Amino acid sequence: MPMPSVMTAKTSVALDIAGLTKSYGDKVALAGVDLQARPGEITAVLGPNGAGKSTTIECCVGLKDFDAGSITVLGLDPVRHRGEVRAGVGVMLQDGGLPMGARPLEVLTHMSRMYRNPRNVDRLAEQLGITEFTDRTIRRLSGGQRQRVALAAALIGRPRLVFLDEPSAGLDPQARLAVWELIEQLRSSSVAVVLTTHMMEDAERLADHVYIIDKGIVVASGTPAELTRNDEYGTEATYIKFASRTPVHVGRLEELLHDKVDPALVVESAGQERYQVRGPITPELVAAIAYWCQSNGILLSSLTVGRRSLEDVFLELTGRSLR
Ligand SMILES: Nc1ncnc2c1ncn2[C@@H]1O[C@H](COP(=O)(O)OP(=O)(O)OP(=O)(O)O)[C@@H](O)[C@H]1O
Repeated sequence: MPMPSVMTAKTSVALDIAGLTKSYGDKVALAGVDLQARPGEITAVLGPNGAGKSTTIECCVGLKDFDAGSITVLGLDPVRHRGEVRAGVGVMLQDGGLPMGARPLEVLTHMSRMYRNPRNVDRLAEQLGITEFTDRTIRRLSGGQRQRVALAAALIGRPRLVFLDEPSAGLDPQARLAVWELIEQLRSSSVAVVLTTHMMEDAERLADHVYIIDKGIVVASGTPAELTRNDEYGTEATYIKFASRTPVHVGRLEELLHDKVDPALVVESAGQERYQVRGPITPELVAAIAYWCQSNGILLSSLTVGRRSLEDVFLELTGRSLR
């Protein structure tokens, strides 16, 4: 029987998950997840806490068994071809799994020896700012510093597919930028990057494909542009967000707006004096809201006009905020 080989660059799908289900006792964590990731693309998996993101990744890298469905990694079955798959896949999990008593460069050098064509340890350490704390053991590093070492460890073997579970969580802005630059470089060199994140703006700006998972199923997927497009209103501004010092009578404002635009929906963030008007936004509508507030003695503290963001879509779909 011919030896299986890790996919060639021409293979269009690096990761193919179909109908993945998994329960922990009575608790259904994954209820039929379908997800694909391609080389040269950043695939972001978004979802509220407990949605099933980490479980999905852990099943893909063989750390967890699953109940039903299929996973193909680099064209191979990750259970039957564990060795081949491991050589081509990099993983950074939330709890790191780094040896606490070792120093960062020792860990990376040790790991690099396991691969045929590893990255240069010093260069990678430099790129992620690890050289600033090489004298300390992993135990003595801050959360963000450990995070960077874990990312370097995931990338040291030049994987074709990387799984990064919240790679930018807990990082200061400078480190976050460095991490995203590195992730973009991976994309440029045809690596398939699968990452989870709670940073919606990062995902919207940098991901090629987004999956939103809630309660163990994919509730939406597409490019950020596809997900944030508002077919009903076109791509022009689709909302006005405003905040006021005193509460607004939503019903009365809606009555006023219905004369101007149809449909106009006024949404209130519970108890926060923050409102959102959805619909095709025109200069006349902005002026009408400001004028109505003035007439009712309501002082606006902010008013912005924009297109809906990935975070707005996320909220609409899951009814929850990521932060
Ligand atoms: N070992 C376990 N035993 C029992 N339940 C578990 C276990 N691991 C995860 N779960 C449950 O499975 C569900 C999915 O968890 P998972 O960690 O995959 O979510 P997540 O989307 O990664 O969340 P987060 O954003 O908080 O990291 C949650 O309800 C969680 O409580």
